[in-house]
Amino acid sequence: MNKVGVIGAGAWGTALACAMQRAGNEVLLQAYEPEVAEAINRSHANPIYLPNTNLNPNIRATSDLIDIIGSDVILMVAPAQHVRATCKALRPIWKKGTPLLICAKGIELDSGLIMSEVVGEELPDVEIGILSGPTFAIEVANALPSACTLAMKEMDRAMIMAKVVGSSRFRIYASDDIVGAQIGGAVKNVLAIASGMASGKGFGDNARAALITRGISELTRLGVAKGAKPETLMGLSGMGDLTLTCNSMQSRNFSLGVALGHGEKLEDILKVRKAVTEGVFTARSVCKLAASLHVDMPICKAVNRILNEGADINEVVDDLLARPFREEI
Ligand SMILES: NC(=O)C1=CN([C@@H]2O[C@H](COP(=O)(O)OP(=O)(O)OC[C@H]3O[C@@H](n4cnc5c(N)ncnc54)[C@H](O)[C@@H]3O)[C@@H](O)[C@H]2O)C=CC1
Ligand SMILES: O=C(CO)COP(=O)(O)O
Repeated sequence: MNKVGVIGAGAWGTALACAMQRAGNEVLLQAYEPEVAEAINRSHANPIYLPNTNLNPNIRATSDLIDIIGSDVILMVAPAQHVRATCKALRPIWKKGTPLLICAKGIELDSGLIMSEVVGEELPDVEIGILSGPTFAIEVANALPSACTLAMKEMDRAMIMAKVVGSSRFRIYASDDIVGAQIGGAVKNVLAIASGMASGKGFGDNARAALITRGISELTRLGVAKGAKPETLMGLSGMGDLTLTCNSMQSRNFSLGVALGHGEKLEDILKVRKAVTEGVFTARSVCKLAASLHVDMPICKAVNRILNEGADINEVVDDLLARPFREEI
């Protein structure tokens, strides 16, 4: 039995704790809010972030990061914009040789760095893995069948780690492309907002299919420029997650887009949400990253104009549709 530490007891950290426990591991879940840790230990539930789900009593929680140290493997499931601060707090207590699997999906604001780069700056020499795929938390928590990519620099290490975290209901496909495994998960959140807006505006199924397909093109251009393998972007962490998120009201990013398409204001939507909507942040940072790599990402740019530059949805859509025709590939 391995000891698995999970940092971040939001919906996804809690669901991953369930999956790790089912895979036969001893699990300790670290919650940022002490009351979340208390609820998990007292009532075996996380009513704030994953309501209506009973947790196995063997899943224990803490709010103290130091308790996680000593785990055989640690999963980083804080939201992307909090990963740097969390790593800074871990640095003085980190136990050398512990692999860290990054499960957050996003690109850092300001720096435009992907999560492995952020972690690499704050915890130099740490062995990094990326766990990413089409996985809504509630379905994983309820043991519905899911699959995702686990990428590490060395394929044999990814295979070893897959045996630690995987199970029949949480199937792992190993990869050695840590860049590729991050780009899909980060960019699909922005594209899901676009897809939600199209739905909210009543643009129909054709428009959504076009957005998803041109979205994968955008995401692939960025990934390849950043050093990813194109086939990773066609896999679970890329096309798989994009398809899931762009088609479901379970997605916080898609549903935010729908609300915007209905004419709601961004600040009003965010005011009543406790859950993180990563695409709101990544819309800005992905444009910065794309500009630095000279990659054209018209859909992400359009989302960023609406979210962060106060542009009107109708005008942005007209601009997108009026672009000159081009070759498909
Ligand atoms: N929910 C899902 O279905 C999935 C989420 N993810 C990714 O997992 C990451 C975490 O998302 P969720 O667990 O869904 O979050 P959530 O929206 O359920 O909860 C918010 C999380 O943010 C934490 N938080 C708030 N302020 C913080 C701070 N200052 N420092 C550190 N943590 C703070 C809270 O403790 C909580 O864990 C995101 O990057 C998300 O894209 C990935 C796959 C599936
Ligand atoms: O990443 C996810 C599913 O794979 C969750 O998507 P949302 O954050 O949009 O809910």
